[in-house]
Amino acid sequence: MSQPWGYAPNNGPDKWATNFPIADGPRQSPIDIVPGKATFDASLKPLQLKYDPNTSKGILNNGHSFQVDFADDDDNSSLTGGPISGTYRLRQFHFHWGGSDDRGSEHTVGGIKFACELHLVHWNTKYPNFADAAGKPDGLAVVGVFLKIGADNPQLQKVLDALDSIKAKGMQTTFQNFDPTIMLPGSLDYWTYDGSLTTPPLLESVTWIVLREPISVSSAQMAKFRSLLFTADKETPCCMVDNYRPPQPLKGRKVRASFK
Ligand SMILES: COc1ccc([C@H]2OC(=S)NC2=O)c(OC)c1
Ligand SMILES: [Zn+2]
Repeated sequence: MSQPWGYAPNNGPDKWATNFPIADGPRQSPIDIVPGKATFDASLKPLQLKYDPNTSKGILNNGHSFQVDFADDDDNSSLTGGPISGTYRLRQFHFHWGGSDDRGSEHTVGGIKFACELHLVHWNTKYPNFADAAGKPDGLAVVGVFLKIGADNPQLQKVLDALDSIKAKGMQTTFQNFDPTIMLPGSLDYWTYDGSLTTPPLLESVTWIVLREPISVSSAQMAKFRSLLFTADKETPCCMVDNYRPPQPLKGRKVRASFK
């Protein structure tokens, strides 16, 4: 059986192309966003994010990150507007972070790394379900939000408090009545480009929507993220840190900005 992928020297991002050759494809993510090279596009619409807290279901340690899953059998939690056409339903959100506060985001801005990056994953309702959409060039839309070290962020606390219940890979618990809107910054200005999932299978199906304004997170709160384990119970514990892919070649892609 092929070695499972991860973030260690023997199975990390530099090794993924062996089992997933698309890793060297034309629209891989993340990227370094260079603000001065992004083009303002007046045709880009404002993002419309409508999230119903009743759709949040549970929180899971999946061995690569942790994710909060949402009921996606109707449009109650969905994304419209922005660079997309139609309606994309919220499937889940998760984070990527570093082993110290100086790294952890997947996207970078002018080479600057943030401590953490939130991904809100949505799928195009022109397709029957997430799995089908994930294989289509316009199948997914991911909203990326940077977390910058600063003041403690009370809006993250419900998520962080749940992490004690999902310390090891495969652990999950209910996570209800949560509205991801509370984690968003005041401005929904964004950059957008065509890209991919940032973990295997690295499918090139993502319209990326990366918010310019970061939200805050304290060093103490980041320590809570780092208390999770990549490993399952009874395995030799390995702290869940540095679960981010570094920026990939732009390969001629254009990055557009919704703001001047
Ligand atoms: C809902 O299913 C997902 C969600 C996200 C990913 C990865 O792609 C991005 S973006 N972040 C990741 O961790 C994924 O990869 C298979 C599957
Ligand atoms: Zn992600």
